[in-house]
Amino acid sequence: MKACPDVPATLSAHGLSHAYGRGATRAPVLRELALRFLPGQMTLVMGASGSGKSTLLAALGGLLRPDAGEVKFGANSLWGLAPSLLEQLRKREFAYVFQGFNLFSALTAIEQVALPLRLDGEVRAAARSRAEQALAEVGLDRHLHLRPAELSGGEKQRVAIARALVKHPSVLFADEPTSALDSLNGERVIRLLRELTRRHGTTIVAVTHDPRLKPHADCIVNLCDGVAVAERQGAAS
Ligand SMILES: Nc1ncnc2c1ncn2[C@@H]1O[C@H](COP(=O)(O)OP(=O)(O)OP(=O)(O)O)[C@@H](O)[C@H]1O
Repeated sequence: MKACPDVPATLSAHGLSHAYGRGATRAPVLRELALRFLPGQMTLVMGASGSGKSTLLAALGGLLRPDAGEVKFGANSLWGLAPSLLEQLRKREFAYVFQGFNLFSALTAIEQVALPLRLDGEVRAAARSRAEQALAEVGLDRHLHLRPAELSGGEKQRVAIARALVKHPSVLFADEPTSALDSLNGERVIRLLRELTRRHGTTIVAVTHDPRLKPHADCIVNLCDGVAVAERQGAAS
């Protein structure tokens, strides 16, 4: 896919810097990064272990306040918002998928996906109906009433994806979404993420070591010594 520099970014970062530790032990992790993430595009953040990928994801997702620079969602600077507004924005616009699925062992697939809607105050019948639809979108319409112990790794990740996407977030942050999966399930999850985000215009930012994701990405950002090197155009500016 070609770069679309004129499309307004869903998410952007400017002069993003962060270091851990103090004094002599202070270690810079991110150095003045400038990145743009466009609607409907999947950007991979790659790099050696310890290169700062998770730190970048946390800063972009409003979970870690960087030492310097800003992260913008549209025109809003995340860290310029009052904490309650940032929390609201994160809940409404951002979703997260992790390597370990993070499902509740006692809940069935439909209950896992309906839960965030119920927590937002949606009535039970409407939440279950939307959850059922989201599970159908990830191909799990015959698994609605199964618990995590009865699902394969790939199916669990698909439940986690349905749960992340049920509220139609603008940005999906994924931390190693395929590394716990075998090649068939990994490939299936990647294709699904691609298809769903294109259909809904969601922006994906995925941290990964998994080279299987590369052919599916619009943009690849390699982190090296805290500096981002765009391997494929679109994200880095
Ligand atoms: N809370 C913290 N306090 C101090 N140092 C930290 C903290 N979190 C991360 N680091 C350090 O910052 C550097 C970057 O960590 P980060 O987890 O962002 O890297 P990563 O690229 O995601 O690594 P991996 O691929 O192994 O998950 C590492 O050297 C790590 O030890």
